[in-house]
Amino acid sequence: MHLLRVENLSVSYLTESGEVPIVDRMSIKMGMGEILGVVGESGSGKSMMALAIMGLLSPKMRMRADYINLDGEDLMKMSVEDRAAYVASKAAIIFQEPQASLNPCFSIASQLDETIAFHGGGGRADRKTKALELLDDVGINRPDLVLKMYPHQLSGGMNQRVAIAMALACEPRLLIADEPTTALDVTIQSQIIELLVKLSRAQQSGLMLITHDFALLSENTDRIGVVYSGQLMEHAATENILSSPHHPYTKALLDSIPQLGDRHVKGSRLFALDGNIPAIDQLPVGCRLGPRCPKAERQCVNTPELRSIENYGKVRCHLASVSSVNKAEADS
Ligand SMILES: Nc1ncnc2c1ncn2[C@@H]1O[C@H](COP(=O)(O)OP(=O)(O)OP(=O)(O)O)[C@@H](O)[C@H]1O
Repeated sequence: MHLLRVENLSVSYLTESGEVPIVDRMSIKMGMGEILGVVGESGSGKSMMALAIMGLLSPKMRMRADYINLDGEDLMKMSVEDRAAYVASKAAIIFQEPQASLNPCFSIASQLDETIAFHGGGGRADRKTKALELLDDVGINRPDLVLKMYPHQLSGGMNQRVAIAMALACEPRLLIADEPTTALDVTIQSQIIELLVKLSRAQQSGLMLITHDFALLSENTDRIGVVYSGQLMEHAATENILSSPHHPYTKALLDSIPQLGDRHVKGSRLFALDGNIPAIDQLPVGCRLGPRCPKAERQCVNTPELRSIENYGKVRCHLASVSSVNKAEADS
């Protein structure tokens, strides 16, 4: 059974002259306890996709989806109130800036206590024990001291650990971590990722790790979704993506990373795609990567659909192993 199945999720924002699409018919699946990496350049729609799943889009945004099935229930069939309560009981999100989850006016103790109480954490003494346990779980050495502190008294890394503890207080089946380490010191980044992966594996909860840093995903994820300009370009098991990426965009991302061993010949230049991600209101005709794609051919002026490739995954590219391609719907 899947923990999360999202089919054709689109997000747009409303302007006086109409709707501007930001996320285009994205479909993803996560198994129970699976770690899914979502990678793509800044502005590709990763955060909007996550916020839409969580029901946290601003009122200026509109979302549509055939379904968003979270732990067996379709969120699209629920009222706004029922959906909010259900999502709060099943999923949690942490953001790039831990301050987004923490209130500077309240101590860590009172914020953790409120979250634990909201999720039925028992009497005051039990809640305090739970808060201490949670801080211990996220690797905080003196939880008793940290409980008495305020966010401004803690480092960025410590605040992110506290934000993770707050998310865990909800006992989520699904944790979405949206660029959880971008704002942190390089030395702390890997500690936080290791912590998230360790907790996810230990609790058999799903983890969606959103990042623009492919290197972070290579060792920590089961599957990877590659997003470009609001569309899912490729979605496959991590080992498949690392060993034989099918989409030119994925290949370009991998070829730009020195750490990914054999792919990079020592002394040679790292690859970088020319140009930038297109403005969402100036999309090219056909494949959205087209003008930047080193492999583009005449047929790429036609819009590619996401298609399944046998023993691999899904790819949105006319040029990907055409002989073994089936329509994506057949793989549902
Ligand atoms: N409040 C908003 N109003 C209008 N457009 C927005 C808003 N927030 C984001 N966008 C646009 O939506 C698109 C997707 O943004 P999103 O934040 O989801 O990208 P991202 O891939 O998560 O990028 P990053 O890695 O920088 O967080 C971008 O074109 C962005 O300019």
